[in-house]
Amino acid sequence: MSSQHPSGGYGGVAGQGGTPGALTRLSPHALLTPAQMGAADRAAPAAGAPGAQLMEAAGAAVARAIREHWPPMPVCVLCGPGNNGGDGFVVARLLRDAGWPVRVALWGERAALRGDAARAAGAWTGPVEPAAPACLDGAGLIVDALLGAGLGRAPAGALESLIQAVNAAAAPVCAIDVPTGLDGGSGRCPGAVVQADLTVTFCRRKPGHLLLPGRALCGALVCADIGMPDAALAPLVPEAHANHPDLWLDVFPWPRTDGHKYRRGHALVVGGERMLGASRLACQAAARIGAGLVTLTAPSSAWAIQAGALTSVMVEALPPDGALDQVLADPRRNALLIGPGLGRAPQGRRQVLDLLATRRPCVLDADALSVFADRPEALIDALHGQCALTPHEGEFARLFDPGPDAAPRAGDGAPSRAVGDKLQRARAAARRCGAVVVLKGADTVIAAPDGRCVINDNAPPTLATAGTGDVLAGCITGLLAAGMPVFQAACAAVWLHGLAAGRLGWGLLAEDLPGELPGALAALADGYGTHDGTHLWRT
Ligand SMILES: NC(=O)C1=CN([C@@H]2O[C@H](COP(=O)(O)OP(=O)(O)OC[C@H]3O[C@@H](n4cnc5c(N)ncnc54)[C@H](O)[C@@H]3O)[C@@H](O)[C@H]2O)[C@@H](O)CC1
Ligand SMILES: [K+]
Repeated sequence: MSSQHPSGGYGGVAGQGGTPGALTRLSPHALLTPAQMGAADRAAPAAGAPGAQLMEAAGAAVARAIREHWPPMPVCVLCGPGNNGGDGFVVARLLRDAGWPVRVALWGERAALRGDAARAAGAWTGPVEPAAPACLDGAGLIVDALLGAGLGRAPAGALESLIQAVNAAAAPVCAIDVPTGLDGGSGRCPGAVVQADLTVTFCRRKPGHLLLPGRALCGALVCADIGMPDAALAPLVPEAHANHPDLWLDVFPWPRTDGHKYRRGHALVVGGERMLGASRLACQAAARIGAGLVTLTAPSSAWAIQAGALTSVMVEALPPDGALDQVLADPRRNALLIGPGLGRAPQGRRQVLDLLATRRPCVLDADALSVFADRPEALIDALHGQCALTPHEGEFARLFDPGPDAAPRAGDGAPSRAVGDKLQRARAAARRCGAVVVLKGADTVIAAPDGRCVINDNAPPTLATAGTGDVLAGCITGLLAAGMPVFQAACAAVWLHGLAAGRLGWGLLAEDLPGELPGALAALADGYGTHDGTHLWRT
C-alpha cells in the first residue's frame, strides 16, 4: 500500500495488498472450469465419494429444486449420452417416486451409456423413448440433461433440432449443470443452445454461469452441495471468484470512531471542459463511499458552473495550459481520478501522464483511456500497480485490441491482441499493463496483474444508462482514498454500485446512485457476507 494512504486506520486488517484469505480454493465463491470439475469428479472416489453417490446427490438436488419451483405436472426428461444424462435418469426416478408424471427420452443409444450413467439408467424402470421433438408434446416442464460440462463442439444435426424444439416449446426448462450448448468455462455457445428458466449446478459455479450470454441462458441459478470431498477440490486453483463481500470485507475502510477527514483520505478528480456532470457524479460518489475530502479541478471556463453545482466538494481552477503541478503538490491528495467528462482535448494525455507520474493510487476511466487510442503503449508503459482502468468493451478494444493491422511490437513479449473469453481478455490485459483492469458490462470482470480475477453478477440492467460509469469510477477512487488496496477497492466498488442500483429499482438515473450508497453501505455493515456488522466500527 502506498505510504500516502492514511495508514494504520483499519485495525485488525489482514493481508492488505496481498491475496485476501477469502480467495481460497475452497471458498464457496470460487469458480471452477468444467475441466476442473471433471478432475474433482475423478478424484472424488479416492477421497470417499464414489461417482454413483455424487450422481444420486446431484439428481436429488435437481429434483428438490424443481419441486420448489413448480407444482407437480407432466415432465419430459431429455437425457444425453454422458453423466449429465445420468443425472437426468436420477431426476426422472425421484420425480416419478414423488408422484409426478414423467416421460424419459434418450439422445443416443442406451447400450452406449457407461459407468454411473448406465447404472442410473438401469435404476429407471419406466420406458425410454428415442429423443425427438415429438417427445415434448404435452410436457408441462422439460428437464435438459442432454449435455453438461462435457460440451465438446457445437451441437449439430438431430441434437441441434432437439434444442430448437425445446426452445420453441411453451413449457419451462430446468437445465442440469448448464443449459445444453453452453460452454461452462467461457459463458459462450458455439452453436444452438437451450434457454433455461432454472439451472441447477453442483459443488461450485463455473465462469460460464456468470459471464454473458451464459448467465442469461441459465435463468435462475442454484448451486447445490452434493457432498464433494474437500480433498478432491483442494488441489484446484480456482479460475476466478464470484464477487462477494467475503472477498474484500476484511480490508474495507470503515470509518474509525477516532478518525478525522484527512485520515479518510482526499480524492482528487480532474475534470474537463464539457460533460461537466460526469466529473460531478464521480466526486459525489467518491465522497459518499468514504473519502474524507474530495477536490475537483476545472478549467477556468468551467469553474463557476462546477463550484455553483457542488457543495461539500471543493473546486479548484486550473491554469490555461491545464498543468496539474499545483493541485498535485499536496501529497495528502492520495487518490486520483481522471476520465469522466475529460473530453479529447490535447492536454488530456499530458494530464493522465502527470497523474501517473505521482505513483499515487489512480483510476483512469473513459476519455483518459480513449485519448491513447492511437498509441496505447504510451499509456501502458506509464501505468503502475496502484492503478485501476475502468474500460467498457469499446474502450478496452481501443487499448488492447488494436486490430488486425496493428504491427507487432518488437520485444513486447505479449500478444498484441487480447484474445479469448472476457475472463481471459481482462486477465491478459491486466498482466500486460501491470494495473487492475475493470472490464465493465453486465458481467463486469475485475482482473489484477497477478492473475486474480473476479466476476460481478449483482448489477441490474437498469445500470445501462448514462453516467453510471462515472459513478463507478468515483466509487473506486473514494475507496482508494480511504486506504483500500486497489484490487479489493475495485471489487467492492463494483459490488456496492450494483447493490445501490438494485435498491433503487426501475427508472434510476446516475445521479440517484451516490445518494443510495449510504443505504448500500448500511446493508453491507448489517451483515452481508459472513460478518454481522457489529464489530466493524473499530477504535
Ligand atoms: N461435477 C460434478 O461434481 C458432478 C457431475 N455430474 C454430471 O456429470 C456431467 C459431466 O459428465 P460428462 O463428462 O459425461 O459430460 P456430458 O454429460 O456433457 O456428456 C459428454 C458426452 O457428450 C458428447 N458430446 C459433447 N459435445 C457434444 C456435441 N456437441 N454433440 C454431440 N455429442 C457431444 C461427448 O462426446 C461425450 O460423450 C456434469 O455436467 C454433471 O451433470 C454429476 O453426475 C455428479 C457430480
Ligand atoms: K444440460
